[in-house]
Amino acid sequence: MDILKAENLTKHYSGFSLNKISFNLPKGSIMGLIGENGAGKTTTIKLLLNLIKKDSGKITIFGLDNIKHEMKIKQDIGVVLDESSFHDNLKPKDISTFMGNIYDKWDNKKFFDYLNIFNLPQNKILKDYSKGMKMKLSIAAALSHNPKLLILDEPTGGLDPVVRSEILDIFMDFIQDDEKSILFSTHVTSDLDKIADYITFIHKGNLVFTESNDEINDNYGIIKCGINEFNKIDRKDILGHRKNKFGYEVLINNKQNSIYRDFIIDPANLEDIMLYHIRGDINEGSVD
Ligand SMILES: Nc1ncnc2c1ncn2[C@@H]1O[C@H](COP(=O)(O)OP(=O)(O)OP(=O)(O)O)[C@@H](O)[C@H]1O
Repeated sequence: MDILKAENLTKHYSGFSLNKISFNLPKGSIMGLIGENGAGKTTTIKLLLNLIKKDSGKITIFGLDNIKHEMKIKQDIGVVLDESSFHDNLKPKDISTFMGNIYDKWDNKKFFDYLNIFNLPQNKILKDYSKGMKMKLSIAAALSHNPKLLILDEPTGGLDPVVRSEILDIFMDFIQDDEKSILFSTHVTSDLDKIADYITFIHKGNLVFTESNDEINDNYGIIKCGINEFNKIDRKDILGHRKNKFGYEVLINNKQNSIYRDFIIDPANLEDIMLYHIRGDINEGSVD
C-alpha cells in the first residue's frame, strides 16, 4: 500500500515548469528526491504539503486527497523545510509548547530525549544555534509528534558526516515497523546509496525516473571501453558518455541485455547517474 501517491503534478512559474511529475511512496520505505539546483525538488515538496497551489495533478496521502483532508493528514506528517521553521528568539522549551498546541500526538518526553541524543543545548535561544544544530532541532521536532510520514527538504545539507550518519540511523529506525515512510530531497547522493529504497530523479522540472534502488543497481552500469566495443553498444541503452585519452566511459541503463555479456561493467552510483543524465542531455545523444 502506498503512503503517498503523486499523479501528474504540474506547476508553472514564469521561466520554470514542473511537468506531470508522478511517483508512489510505499509504506515502510525511504525515497530520495534528487535533481540539480533549480530542478523542482522544493516545488514538488511544497505541492505535496499544499503550501503552494498546483496547476493540475492529484496528490493522495494516507489514501486521502491532500487538499480536502489537509488538516487531518498534516497531523501525521513530520515536516522539515529548508528554511528554519522556528523563530530565532525561541528556546527548545518554547518550541515544545508551540508544537504541543498544534499536534494532538506531541510527545514532550520524546522531544527532550532527541535533544539529548543530538547534544542540543536546552537553554540557548535558536539565534545562538549553529546551522547544523537548527537542522537537528527541526528533525527532533518533526519526529516528536509521532508522524507516519516524514517529508524533509535537504535535511542533511550543511551537516558534518558524523551528524549526517546519526540522522540516517534515525531515519532507518523510523521505518523499521513497516508502517511509516520518508521522502527527502538531497544533493548528497551518497546518503541515498546507503539508505534509500526508491529514487525519484527530477531534471529541469521533468521526471527522469522513479525507480527502486534494486532496479537501479540491476539496470545501470558504466562501461569503460575502446571504440570497437563502444560501437557495439545499443544507442538506445546509452544515457551519456565521456571520451578521454584512454577511450570511452559510457553509462548504460540496460546492463542485463545479453549483448553486454562480454563487457566489463562497473556499478553506477547515483552521482554517476545524475551527472551522466545531465551531461547526456547536454550532448543530445551525440556519440563521437
Ligand atoms: N515563487 C516562485 N516564483 C517564481 N519562480 C519560482 C518560485 N519558486 C520557485 N521558482 C523557480 O522554480 C524552479 C525550481 O525551484 P525549486 O526550489 O523547486 O528547485 P530545487 O530543485 O529545490 O533547487 P535547490 O536544489 O537549489 O533547492 C527554479 O527555477 C525557481 O526559480
